[in-house]
Amino acid sequence: MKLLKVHGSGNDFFILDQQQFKQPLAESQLQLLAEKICNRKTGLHGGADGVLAVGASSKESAAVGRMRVINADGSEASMCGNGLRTVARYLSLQNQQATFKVQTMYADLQVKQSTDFAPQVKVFAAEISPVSFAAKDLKMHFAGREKLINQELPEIATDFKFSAVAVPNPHLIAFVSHQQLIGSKLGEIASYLNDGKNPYFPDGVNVSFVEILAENKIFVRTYERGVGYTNACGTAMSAASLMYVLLYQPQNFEQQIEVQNPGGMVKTVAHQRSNKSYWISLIGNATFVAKVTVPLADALQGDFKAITWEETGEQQAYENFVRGLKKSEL
Ligand SMILES: N[C@H](CCC[C@H](N)C(=O)O)C(=O)O
Repeated sequence: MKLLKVHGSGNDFFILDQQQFKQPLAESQLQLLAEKICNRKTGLHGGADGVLAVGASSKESAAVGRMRVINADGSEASMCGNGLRTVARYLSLQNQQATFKVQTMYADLQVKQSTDFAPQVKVFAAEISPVSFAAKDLKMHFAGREKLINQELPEIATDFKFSAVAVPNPHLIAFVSHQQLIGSKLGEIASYLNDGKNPYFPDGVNVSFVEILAENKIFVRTYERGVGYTNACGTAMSAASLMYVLLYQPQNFEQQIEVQNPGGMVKTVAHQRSNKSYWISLIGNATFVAKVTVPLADALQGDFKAITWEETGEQQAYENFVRGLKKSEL
């Protein structure tokens, strides 16, 4: 079985092109495969944050291909912003196209090749959409609250104000001080809301703390549903950028925002359509780290003795790029 190890801003994945098989993997196999190869201790070459399953788009879709997102714990998500940029690059090479649509769970999303951030640091832009603040779209249950826009949540924490937004996967965003950003509260709140037992987010939620560094410059730290802390979360950085504009800089729609994260940096632009709906452009690296082969049967048992791992050389280029950034640190 062929895999491609990729990352967007250090949020890393295995791309699994299902078209290599006569039949796509059974759902149970796809889930087990993600759990086995992504495990950071026992997985494939250090594991990953998830699997991006690429396949043919459905016949009624005009998209060039389809992306499904399987978290490291085997749960499926409706969207992955960092992953979509790497799938966009993969499909652009496969189809010799620089701009096209990719089918995701709830929408066909526009992607396009953008200007490299540095030599061998390939960059793609991805449409992050649809956006909703509705509790039903977030699968969020706080008594009597249909929306959460910069509100206290005494049920889960004091000293913070939260906004809940689906892009379309669910995000809980709080703007915080640097001390709060680097503290333990994020992990405490997020692990509770992702315990599978709490009454507020029964399906879990991605939780992010955001520090405002300057105008149009923010730092986003995320504890992801189905994964835990990641270097970056593309949909979280997009959701945080939209909340930053709505809450602090309502004139800054259509302006580029620099979003720093523990894994590097991406750029975002918040947009509002004429019908008043919002969407976000997420612009960042789409790094191919290595071409990988592993027998499927071995991988399903967590046996990675017979793998091949062929580095592309891009990871070194990405690390040089990050070293050159004037970046805040946790
Ligand atoms: N953990 C997320 C899916 C991956 C999103 C993230 N890696 C991104 O880049 O957007 C969720 O369960 O909604």
